[in-house]
Amino acid sequence: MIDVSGLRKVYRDRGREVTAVECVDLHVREGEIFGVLGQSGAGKSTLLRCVNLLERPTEGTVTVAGQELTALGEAQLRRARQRIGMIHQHFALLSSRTVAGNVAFPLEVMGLGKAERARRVAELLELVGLADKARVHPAQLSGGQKQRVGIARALAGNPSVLLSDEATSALDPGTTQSILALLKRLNRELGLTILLITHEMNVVKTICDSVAIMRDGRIEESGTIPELLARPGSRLAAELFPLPAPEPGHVTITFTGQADEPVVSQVVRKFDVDVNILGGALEEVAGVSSGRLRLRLTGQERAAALTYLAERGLLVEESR
Ligand SMILES: Nc1ncnc2c1ncn2[C@@H]1O[C@H](COP(=O)(O)OP(=O)(O)OP(=O)(O)O)[C@@H](O)[C@H]1O
Repeated sequence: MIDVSGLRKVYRDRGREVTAVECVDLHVREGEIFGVLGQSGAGKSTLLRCVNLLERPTEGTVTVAGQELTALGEAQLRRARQRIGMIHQHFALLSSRTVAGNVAFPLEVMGLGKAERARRVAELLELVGLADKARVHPAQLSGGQKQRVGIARALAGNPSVLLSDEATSALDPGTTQSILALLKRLNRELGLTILLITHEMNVVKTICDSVAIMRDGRIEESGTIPELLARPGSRLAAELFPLPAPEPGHVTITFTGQADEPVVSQVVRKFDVDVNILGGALEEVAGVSSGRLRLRLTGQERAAALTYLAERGLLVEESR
């Protein structure tokens, strides 16, 4: 649904060059929620703004819903952007307009008549749970309600893709969860593909199907969450389940979905080994119980026990 290939963006700032994004390839499948995770300055906003060409890439191509945006002129691009919604960290609402007026704004730009606009605005406000706030101004709303208006406005043009620029970063934890639940519902009910950027692991583990980790303008690793958790040395796994630095001989096992199996007691019963649990973490990630355990495993049948764990589908990593 979104294909970014060989993306590079260099800003020229008072004679100085800043490379914000380099060598980025991204493939977001139709109907998935894809998160780009990274610290401040990693290049996430630049990447997102290159996807709808609010920033023109220095190099590379961007294709959304089969249309290569980087090949379009300004007029065609304006039309293509109507099919790509965007929501922002600080909501970007017009303070002089009511909630209904904010949602109607893109519909006016598209040239919809008054009656059709009113019908569509009512439908959109219903969708985001704000039907009773149509006539109030943004200043009278909570942060979560403001973001709901932003979401309704972003959906006005019936987009197939929604871009989210740190949409929950200005919200408290409870409101964050309710906005994430709304995004997940829209993803499921409307088949909306969502590309979001965030610095919060909580956002990734609550709603993302896939993730790319970005650092210094580059993507360090990307894939579906189960794929990344099953990959040796995964940074996502280490950040989701932080464990103390391992010592030589320590074993780290990562599981995705096998949390119900009593693997440690099985290993002790089946093999001549002793197991010390040195640390561990368990979380619901993308709807699946996942986690990591750090173990010290000693005894005659250590190697066979490790093979057994790997055969049960666990990722087994030994520190040297
Ligand atoms: N318009 C601009 N002109 C010059 N440099 C810029 C511009 N926009 C971003 N940069 C630089 O590009 C790099 C990446 O910035 P970007 O905002 O994309 O990162 P980010 O991961 O979104 O961080 P944040 O969450 O803090 O916005 C930074 O070094 C930043 O200073």
